[in-house]
Amino acid sequence: MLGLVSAPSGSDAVLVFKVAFPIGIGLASAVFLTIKAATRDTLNIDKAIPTVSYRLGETSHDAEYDEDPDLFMARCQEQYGPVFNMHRRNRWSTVVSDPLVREVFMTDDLSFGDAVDELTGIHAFTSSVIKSKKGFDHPTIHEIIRDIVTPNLALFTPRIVERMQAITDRDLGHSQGRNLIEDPLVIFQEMIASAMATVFMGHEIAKERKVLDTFIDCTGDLAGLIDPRSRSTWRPYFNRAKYGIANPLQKHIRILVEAATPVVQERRRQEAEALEKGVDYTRPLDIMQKVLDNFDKYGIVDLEDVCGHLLVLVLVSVHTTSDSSTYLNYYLAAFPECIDVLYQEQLEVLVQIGKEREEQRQSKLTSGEAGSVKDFVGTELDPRNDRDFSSLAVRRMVKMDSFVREIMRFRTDRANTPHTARKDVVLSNGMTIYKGRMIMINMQSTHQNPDMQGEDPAEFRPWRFVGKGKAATKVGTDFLPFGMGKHACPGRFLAMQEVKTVGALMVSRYSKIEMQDPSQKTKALRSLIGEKVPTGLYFTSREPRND
Ligand code: HEM
Repeated sequence: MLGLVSAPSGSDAVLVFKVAFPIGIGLASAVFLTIKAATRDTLNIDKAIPTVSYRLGETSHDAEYDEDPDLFMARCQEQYGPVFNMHRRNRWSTVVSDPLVREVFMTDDLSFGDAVDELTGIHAFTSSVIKSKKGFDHPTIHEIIRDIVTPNLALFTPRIVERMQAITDRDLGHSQGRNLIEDPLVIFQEMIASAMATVFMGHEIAKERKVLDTFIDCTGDLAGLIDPRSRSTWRPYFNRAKYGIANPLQKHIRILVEAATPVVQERRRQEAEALEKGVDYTRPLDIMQKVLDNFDKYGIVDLEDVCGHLLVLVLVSVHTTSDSSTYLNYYLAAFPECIDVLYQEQLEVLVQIGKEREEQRQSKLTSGEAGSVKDFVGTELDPRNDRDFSSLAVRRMVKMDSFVREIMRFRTDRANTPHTARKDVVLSNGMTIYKGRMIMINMQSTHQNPDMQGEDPAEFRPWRFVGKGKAATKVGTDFLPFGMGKHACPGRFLAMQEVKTVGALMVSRYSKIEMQDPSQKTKALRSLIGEKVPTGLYFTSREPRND
């Protein structure tokens, strides 16, 4: 035994080889990766694509871009045309502007998922939780959202609202005077994670603190992984090693499986019992149940795999939606006159819906379908729900919708939504994007384009889209925060429903929202997704309560 452990495996030369070989491989890999990183941006470029000149003494476009992204992008487009090469955040990319933007989204061989993976290593992160190693952009994830989440939004809304209200009251408060929240993102993250958890896994599992913590911790990890300010060339390699080898997300999967197992067993027991008795089994309404019911369709192998898919849904949904919900509050603080307008709209919508529901009740009473008002309790027409933020109510808040769409139009990074070429792609202007090249979309060319956006595109105009038939979920070349085409974000309906509900809740609870440090206003309004919130917020309640 001892001999086996300590047996010399050969001469010194062999020993040296055993130690040196892995180091050699490591060094060779490092050299290879360094060369790859250094050359990736300069090879594979169509010489017909112009390269933007640097300002005197500068070695990248970072400073010029950061000073005034609109000015920089406008200068580039004017000087070089709609396609040009730019060097930002330690990497070269080809920027594509209007009118060629549409082609990028409509070409299968230009991939958003591949580009995000190249920048961050995100596929190792998501595939570390899914047994079949699907990335966040795998068709199955898209289908689950399209086929299960979106069609059931109206049914999910009451529980989303309940979670949001509970966390608002607990964490933002409704006391006399101004309540300072130094890091509102933490609260909105909890609010969104909690709402998403109940939609994805059902109330029973979602109310477990460790489940919620898992959702929040993973979201925090994801935020670190895709941090828009990171300039490190090594970030994707580091993340691939971390999530592909060390696999830190496995502990979160175990928590979800542990929480889900007894619930799923109990559901199975109830289903079997109902079958035995010949009565209908009312299936719980959550994504976990629907995925379990369709496991063959989605190629899912066991409960661990179901939890993996749900965790990926959490990852793609919580970070983005919490960020938008948080920044909505900074816009309410920056444009305080909007709060009352949005509150008035909300009151009118709720009064109108209350009237319509009363008419429906009266009609049922007159026809004899209902005997008395008491018969409506617990039904669709329960009078206690007349003033709820139902999905119908939120849909009718058209000013809130315009406000949210305008925030997304105004705030977006001007060079954004990367796509990597999987093959050589020839654009309609004859320029070639060679395989492996990364494209950035010139959002300035569409989001700040007066032909597409109307008057004053550089200004924030909260009611810009009222009556224009342009809902916050309507994608197109004039509105790209969710991408467009076949891969347009399938979660945008849920995301916008939640962000508008947060908005409705805020204007109903608070008469005033103010920035702790007003000098940070411009920075707050132009912060990128995932960027640290630059200052806190004061919330002043409409009706202070002491509970
Ligand atoms: C404000 C919130 C959100 C923003 C700004 C956002 C933005 C985006 C963008 C820009 C894309 C790429 C689109 C393209 O390639 O053309 C995308 C894709 C995706 N999003 Fe979202 N998203 C948000 C919320 C959500 C939510 C709530 C979910 C899930 C419920 C979700 C799930 C996905 C998935 C699965 C994809 C990949 C789609 C595919 O490649 O087929 N997103 N999102």
